[in-house]
Amino acid sequence: MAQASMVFIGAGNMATSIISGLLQSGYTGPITATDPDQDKLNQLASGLDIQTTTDNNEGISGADVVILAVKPQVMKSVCQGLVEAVQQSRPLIISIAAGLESETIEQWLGGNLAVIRCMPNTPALVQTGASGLYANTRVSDDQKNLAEMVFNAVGISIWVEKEHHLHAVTATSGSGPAYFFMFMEAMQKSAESLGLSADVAAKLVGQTALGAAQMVLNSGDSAETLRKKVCSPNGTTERAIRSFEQDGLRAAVQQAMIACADRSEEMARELASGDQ
Ligand SMILES: NC(=O)C1=CN([C@@H]2O[C@H](COP(=O)(O)OP(=O)(O)OC[C@H]3O[C@@H](n4cnc5c(N)ncnc54)[C@H](O)[C@@H]3O)[C@@H](O)[C@H]2O)C=CC1
Ligand SMILES: O=C(O)[C@@H]1CCC=N1
Repeated sequence: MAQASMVFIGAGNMATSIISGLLQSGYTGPITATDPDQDKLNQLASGLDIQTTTDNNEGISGADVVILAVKPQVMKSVCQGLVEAVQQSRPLIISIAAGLESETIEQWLGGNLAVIRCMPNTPALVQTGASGLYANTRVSDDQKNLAEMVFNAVGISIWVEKEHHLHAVTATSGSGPAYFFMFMEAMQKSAESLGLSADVAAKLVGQTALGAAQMVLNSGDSAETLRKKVCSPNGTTERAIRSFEQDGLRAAVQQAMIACADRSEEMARELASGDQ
């Protein structure tokens, strides 16, 4: 199973990053990507040992795993075009679409299928992704291991027991890179207004974010402890942190993440009812 044949339906950003990660991690099983856009396929396949086709059904022929990597809004029509083929061969289905529930995907594909839902994130592009995974009851242990191998090739993956937890995963790691980018944008602008060049500001902010993330992951200390260690009594950081607290940073983060999870739930309802 470790070298199962895989097809990616949709050869966009996420499929490209996952395929690149898989190949870089030494995966040697057959990989096919499908997309109606021949330019995207050419771009993806240049220098990579994969097959491509603009015909989704041709792509999934003989595949053990079908990874659905199209936008949620086109997923229904994509699935409807695959029903006959997947009902014959019963591959493992993995969907990375935001919001879309496993039961909805299973129904669109004709039912009675092993379906894994994954919420990845864009740092998968640089092999530092974080993915949440949920499996329906038809997924075997071998298939779970295979899905883990795919997403561990581009970062880390964690299983959630209840599918609704993927809304929280979306609010945390799926959309999370955008929160950090926004914070970094704001820091860069402020650094510039304090007199640094755009180039120097971008380098200092990026390296600081990288260092802080590595300390959270590797130092054994919590984010809270690490924050406190930067704050010298009556020093500069303490003043900045107090300013953030007074301006309600924590509440703003909480509100944004609730809004994100709510939108994920709303998308699930809209997509299931076809009301997008
Ligand atoms: N971008 C992100 O940060 C994240 C995206 N996702 C999910 O990943 C999925 C893909 O997102 P991206 O890669 O960012 O989108 P993208 O737009 O880069 O890629 C989607 C690809 O699907 C292709 N496509 C359209 N119709 C098709 C069809 N009928 N058959 C085959 N391919 C078709 C498009 O040509 C495009 O290349 C989405 O469902 C999204 O919700 C999940 C987590 C994070
Ligand atoms: O914004 C979105 O809907 C997708 C899902 C998580 C990140 N991007």
